[in-house]
Amino acid sequence: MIIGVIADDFTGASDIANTIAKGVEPEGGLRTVQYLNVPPHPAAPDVEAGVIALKSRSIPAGEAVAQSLAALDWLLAQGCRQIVFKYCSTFDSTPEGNIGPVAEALARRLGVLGVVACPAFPDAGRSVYMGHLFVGDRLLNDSGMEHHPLNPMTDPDLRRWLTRQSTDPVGLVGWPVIRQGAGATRDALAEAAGRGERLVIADAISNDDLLVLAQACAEARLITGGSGIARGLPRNLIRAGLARGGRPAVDGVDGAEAVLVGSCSRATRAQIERHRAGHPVLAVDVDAVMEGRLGPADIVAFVDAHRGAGPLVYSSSDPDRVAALQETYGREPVAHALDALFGEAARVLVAAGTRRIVVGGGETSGAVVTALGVTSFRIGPEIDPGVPVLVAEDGSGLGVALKSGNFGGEDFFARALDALAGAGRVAA
Ligand SMILES: Nc1ncnc2c1ncn2[C@@H]1O[C@H](COP(=O)(O)OP(=O)(O)O)[C@@H](O)[C@H]1O
Ligand SMILES: O=C(O)[C@@H](O)C(=O)COP(=O)(O)O
Repeated sequence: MIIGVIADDFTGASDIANTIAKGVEPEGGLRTVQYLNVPPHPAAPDVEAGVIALKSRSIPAGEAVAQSLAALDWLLAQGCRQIVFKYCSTFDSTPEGNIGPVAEALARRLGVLGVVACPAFPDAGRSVYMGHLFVGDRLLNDSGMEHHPLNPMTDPDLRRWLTRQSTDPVGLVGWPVIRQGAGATRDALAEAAGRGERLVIADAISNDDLLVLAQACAEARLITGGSGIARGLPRNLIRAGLARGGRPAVDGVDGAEAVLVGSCSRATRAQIERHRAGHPVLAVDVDAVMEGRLGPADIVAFVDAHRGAGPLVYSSSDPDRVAALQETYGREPVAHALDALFGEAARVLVAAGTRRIVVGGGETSGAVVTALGVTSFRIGPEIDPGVPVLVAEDGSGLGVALKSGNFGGEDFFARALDALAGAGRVAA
């Protein structure tokens, strides 16, 4: 294994695994495997990139640091020369963490300063200019992310936000430097390191900027960011003769299907409405869940009754309703109850033969895949930017798509079910 990634949630992990497996033309990408948590065994010898999916985005900072350092130890033991810490392209975090604490802990363990922090993902509309994060043409705090159920993003100034989470000073390499190319960017990062800046926000407004950053970081032991930061990393390794390059293929999956959605993002709510127009859809009554009147068996019964028609079950609500539910029951208890509900429903469905599962939401995906007990996935074709088909490595014939709340076109859910069914016939 040459390159190792520590991802702070499961959708984020499949996003960056997709980026690394695809790479950029003409070189292509790396042989990539996504692991769910730190594997208890060594990686297969042919794996070039290993992505460890943690569920560390919204847990106490100390626990996130401990899990990330354990992941680092495993990746270093597999021979990784470069480590990427992957977080969300909308920089999902709170004033306490977890991006700053984890990134600083990894940097200290590796003994490095001047570490890039860049969540930009232009293909999904996320760009960073002068240290400020935009989603499309809106600043982050005006993009809908200010209503996120777990980590409302209320400040678009990444340097200021990351400083609140960090102990060392945070630097900035702005776009005027990035546009001068990899040499100038490398020099600016070295200067930042000289000033004692451990983490350095780096601008990127286009895929070309991300390639410049990747080139500037070719020798860096640690890089942090969204999946975009990994665009140019396979090319560095392939050009250096350290990896072979090319495109992966996956085996097909087929069988009964279910779509489970816990994301409350604007994009996901529009995707649910689109799905409702042509497919059976069940809205989970969250009060009933909290009062113990609705459980996994109800979800399973609905999915079973609509097998073959693309059934979707969702708990998602608009920001006012989410706020009211959190007020009544508490933020964590609601999230925990819903994550557990979807996890257990998925476990029962798969045990009874469901083979295609599409999940909406990062935390929700973590809960579902953990409940399924799958330990690793191969990366298949891209469904939409940042969302690939994943096929379980254990030969169980299980295919999943883990959609970040904010990702995907309006007809994502139906297309994802089709893509899973066709996975074996499409080269990634
Ligand atoms: N109606 C709701 N009210 C409050 N919280 C909810 C509701 N529906 C889902 N949630 C919780 O909100 C969180 C959404 O996060 P996540 O699944 O990561 O979605 P996203 O990808 O949009 O961030 C989950 O923990 C989920 O259980
Ligand atoms: O970087 C991104 O936007 C995604 O890869 C990601 O991390 C998504 O997280 P969720 O929105 O919580 O699914």
